[in-house]
Amino acid sequence: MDALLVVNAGSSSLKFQLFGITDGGLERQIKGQIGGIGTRPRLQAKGADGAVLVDRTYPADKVGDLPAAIAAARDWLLTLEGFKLRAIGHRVVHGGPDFAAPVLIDAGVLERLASYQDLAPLHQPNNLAPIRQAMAINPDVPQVACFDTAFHHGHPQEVNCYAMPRRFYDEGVRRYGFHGLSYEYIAEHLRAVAPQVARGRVIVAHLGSGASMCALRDGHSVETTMGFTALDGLPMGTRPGQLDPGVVLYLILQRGMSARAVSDLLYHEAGLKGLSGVSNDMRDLLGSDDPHAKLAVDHFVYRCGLNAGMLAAALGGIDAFVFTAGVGENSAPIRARIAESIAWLGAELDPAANSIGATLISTPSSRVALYVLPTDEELMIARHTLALLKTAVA
Ligand SMILES: Nc1ncnc2c1ncn2[C@@H]1O[C@H](COP(=O)(O)OP(=O)(O)O)[C@@H](O)[C@H]1O
Ligand SMILES: CC(=O)OP(=O)(O)O
Ligand SMILES: [Mg+2]
Repeated sequence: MDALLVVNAGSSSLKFQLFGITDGGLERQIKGQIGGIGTRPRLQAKGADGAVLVDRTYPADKVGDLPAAIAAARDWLLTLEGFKLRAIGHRVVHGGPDFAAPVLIDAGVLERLASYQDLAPLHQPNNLAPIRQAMAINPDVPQVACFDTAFHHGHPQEVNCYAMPRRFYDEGVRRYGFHGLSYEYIAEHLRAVAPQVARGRVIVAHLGSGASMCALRDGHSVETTMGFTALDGLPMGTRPGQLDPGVVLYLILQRGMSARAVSDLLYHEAGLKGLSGVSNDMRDLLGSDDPHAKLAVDHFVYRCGLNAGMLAAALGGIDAFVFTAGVGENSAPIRARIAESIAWLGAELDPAANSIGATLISTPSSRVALYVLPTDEELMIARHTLALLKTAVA
């Protein structure tokens, strides 16, 4: 069977899907991930019928980082038979100022994407490594890069500029925003689930190991919480979210830290992990009775509410709020607390629907509809990849 492989390297997970390419389009054959990288690594994959194909746990130090996960996933994928690989679609987190849409990868594109590596050190190297590997092993298989930033492209300058001398904007220092493949999928999916709502003002909360929110009007991004890099906005597993740049100056000028040490601190040691001193994984924090774990969860929820208010201001009010990604899809207690923090906007949670993770979790009288919608960045990437290949051939 002709097949399309999709690779999505996040900050705590490596996700992959294999699609059959048929006359009718895409047919999912395998959906898998290695989650809990560095904490509780687990490789899981299911076939089209939902049958478990592999479920393997590893010691935390065996799959301690993304490169180790990429190697483990590749070893397993190479055992599959019956697929003729026709293309590979990749999530690439940073597309910089130039890439506003998916692109067929060649050596020149790869070089430009590598130049954004310092703007997304937690992701970009892990997004590009499998591209290089596949180029070396299967040079004839076309590869497509799909960007987290592309969905937010086209924000007016007053929205995506910083109040800095304009020369910095011109060289690319802008608020790009991320998680765009997830928001694009949710915007499309919401059109199918609730077409009327999808035409309105919607906040989507992508709460995973990386976390951000996006304000959608009629399915288009008008504002988002991340900026130049994926450090800004909400607190995350190991990233602080919004931070006074004065803190960075303090660390460098008064504490004598090197730029590299500050970067490591902000990408790897801050966020829920740094604040709690317990874990970057929300499951561990919710299960812990350490007061610092509670502080980290309280801070996360508080900042989610605050940022929701900011996006509601950008939209002039909201009609719906969508929870997605690892925490948003799976944690009823966190959803309940965030819903509470936006009660002033007219959100009223249905606790029973929330506890079972129903699609609609607000009461019939709620002025703001609350949804839980599982995201599917890989499907979005597969659709873009196939569309691009068709136009390339035509
Ligand atoms: N049942 C759960 N309760 C709370 N958090 C959860 C649950 N299941 C998963 N998570 C959180 O989801 C995160 C992973 O989300 P995901 O969107 O896959 O992240 P990423 O793509 O950034 O690696 C984990 O770090 C974990 O904290
Ligand atoms: C951009 C980003 O933070 O991605 P992830 O949530 O997959 O780590
Ligand atoms: Mg992710």
